[in-house]
Amino acid sequence: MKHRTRIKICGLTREADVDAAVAAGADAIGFVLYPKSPRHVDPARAGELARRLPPFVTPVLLFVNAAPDEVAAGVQAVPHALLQFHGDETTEQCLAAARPYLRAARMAPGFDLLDFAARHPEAVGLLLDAHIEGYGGGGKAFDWSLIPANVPCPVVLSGGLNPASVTDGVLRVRPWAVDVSSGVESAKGIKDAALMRRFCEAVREADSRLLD
Ligand SMILES: O=C(O)c1ccccc1NCC(=O)[C@H](O)[C@H](O)COP(=O)(O)O
Repeated sequence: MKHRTRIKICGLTREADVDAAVAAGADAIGFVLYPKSPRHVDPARAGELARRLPPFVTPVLLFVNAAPDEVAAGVQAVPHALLQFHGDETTEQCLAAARPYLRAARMAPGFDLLDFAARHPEAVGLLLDAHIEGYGGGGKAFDWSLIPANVPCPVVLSGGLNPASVTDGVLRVRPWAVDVSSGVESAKGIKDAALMRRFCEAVREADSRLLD
């Protein structure tokens, strides 16, 4: 059975970038509701941008150690969103919004991903990112050999991917999905349409090679 690797593009702030990401073939669009991020949008702005998405392209709301009322405000603005918890949230905190969610894991030598997965059994997927100061969106890759073979839920490969590296990432890790922010930007929060198109083409190139 052929696998179509899903593509999430994260950290969008502008209408034109949302439209270009959809045109490029993104399956999911991430909005960063973390006030310290240079890509931050507030819930109302995330709602405006998410309303541009056609059916079957999923809005994702990203939080870092947000208070319950902040998560609730995001969910109210984008009710059909998938949530992404990218900080130090416990399972109980992730479950409080009663919405499906991705849990980000900060990959580094010595990090026990299987133990982390066992502590987050309700996550619909684990997003594997590099461990960086500031939690995410740093454009830094991690050592993919740290990923165990038997992760018990869908893996979203993230961290420093770009059009030149993502084919290799898909072929080596075989994730359910890939996630990119910095690698398709001209500046933080400003996406480049040509880079998004090349990124999606590079994922499809990997998928076609997996058929061989
Ligand atoms: O984008 C941010 O500024 C950000 C801040 C804090 C936590 C997460 C953040 N972004 C997450 C992402 O955009 C991605 O899920 C992931 O970190 C990959 O980013 P990149 O390495 O830039 O491709």
